[in-house]
Amino acid sequence: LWYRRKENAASSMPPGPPPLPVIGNLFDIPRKAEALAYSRLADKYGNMVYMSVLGKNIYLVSSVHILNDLFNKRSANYSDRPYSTMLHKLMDLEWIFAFRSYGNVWREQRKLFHSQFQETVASDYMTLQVNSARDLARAILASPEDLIEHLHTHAASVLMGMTYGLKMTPQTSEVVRMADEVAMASTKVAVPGSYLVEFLPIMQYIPEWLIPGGGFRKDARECKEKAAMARDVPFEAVVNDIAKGIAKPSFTSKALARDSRVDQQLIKSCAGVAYLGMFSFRLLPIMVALQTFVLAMVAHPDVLTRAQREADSVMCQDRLPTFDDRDSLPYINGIVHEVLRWNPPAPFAIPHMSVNDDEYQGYHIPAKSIIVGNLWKILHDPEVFPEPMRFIPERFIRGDQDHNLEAIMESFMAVYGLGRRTCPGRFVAFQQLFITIATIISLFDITAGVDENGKPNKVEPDFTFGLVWSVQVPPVLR
Ligand code: HEM
Repeated sequence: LWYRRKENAASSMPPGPPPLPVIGNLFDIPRKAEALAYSRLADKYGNMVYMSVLGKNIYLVSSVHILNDLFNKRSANYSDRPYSTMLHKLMDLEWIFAFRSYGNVWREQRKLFHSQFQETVASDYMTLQVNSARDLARAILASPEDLIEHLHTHAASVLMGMTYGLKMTPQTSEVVRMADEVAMASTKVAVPGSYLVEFLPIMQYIPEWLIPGGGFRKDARECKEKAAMARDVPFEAVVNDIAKGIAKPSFTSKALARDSRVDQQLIKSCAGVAYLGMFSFRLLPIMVALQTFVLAMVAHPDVLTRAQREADSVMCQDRLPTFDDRDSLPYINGIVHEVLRWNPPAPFAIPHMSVNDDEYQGYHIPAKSIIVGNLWKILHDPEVFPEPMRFIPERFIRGDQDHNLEAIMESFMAVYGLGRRTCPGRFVAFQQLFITIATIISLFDITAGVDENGKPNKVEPDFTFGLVWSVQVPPVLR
């Protein structure tokens, strides 16, 4: 009987690559060029691919409709996060609610976060975002060769300003450095097989001094210390500034002033999420998007020329863009959407976990299955986005009747994830990208430069996903 039950359960699993004994599909989980590898899996096995890695069930979903059915329509069952001994226990990062399991504590944190970043209050951050975009332009003008560095500082400083009202100083730069390191450490955890303790939790009780070099226990301790510092130092600075009466308006100062009943630990960890949680996507998504924008402009000079013409017709080369210009700059708006679609900053979102056993379209989904949204594939579906590897901002501009903008936007919104876990920072993020991209377009020409013989460099877009995300491009901004 037992044998037959197992056989039945196995036959109702979605298709997927054949597993090896014990380790299952461990070697089918890509470690580099994940977007292409996961796309190939979807091409071969369909929009719901099943893999089993060391006893964990993994479902790779490459359809916005299936994600919608699971994460929205069955959200009570699919809004949990997978548990990781390394991340939750040893690194002690459960206070970052992006990683927290679904339940009342998550709900409370998310509510507070949402209250300060929802659409109706996102405009509170506009002045800061405009000023930061102009600071970035000045920095690029001074040393265009340090572009990547400037983009990183820009992305970090806007978050630091929104969350704490603090400027970049040697002390806050140190916090950013710590956060970068926490990002690298937590990214390593996300790669299955990096840490044996994930599969043998008993190993968590091995003391650090017993492991040569400290091993996973040392990695976990260092990450825990850095994350606590990155969370506590800026928060204490705001509390001190409030006491002195010099605190700038920010998520933290507003939350502390608004409701004295909300406990400080909750505000501190929510602020830490706004800032540090962003690093859970390997690198700041805003920075990834801005790098992608530069690459897109270098690879598609015609798009930049058209965007500059639009900018000149509105600002008349007389002033810099503001948020009041948004409706008059549809093509630049299209560029921002296309940047996020062409190279989504979080191509596989953050995995969800099912709570109870479920059946979907005849397939069995056991409790505690990990559901990975293949956002890259969804955003490169040729049915919705013809010629998906081409950068075409017009996709997002209302055009003729054949152009189904509603369907396009439905798929596009997957870039922020779906359901109860959907990105709560999406309004401020889009705002920031709009003003920064519009400012750069109205001020700079962006080219690939010339080689030693004076010939224009050729640019082949190359997206690299791995421990460090990068766009291989040698841009010149003038
Ligand atoms: C364009 C930039 C951004 C993109 C593309 C993006 C995308 C995403 C995605 C795909 C998820 C996972 C959703 C899921 O689990 O289904 C997510 C979660 C999250 N994002 Fe963003 N994000 C961006 C910027 C931001 C910013 C600027 C903030 C903070 C101000 C933020 C805060 C969060 C938080 C806190 C979560 C976890 C939500 C939860 O678990 O309940 N994001 N984001």
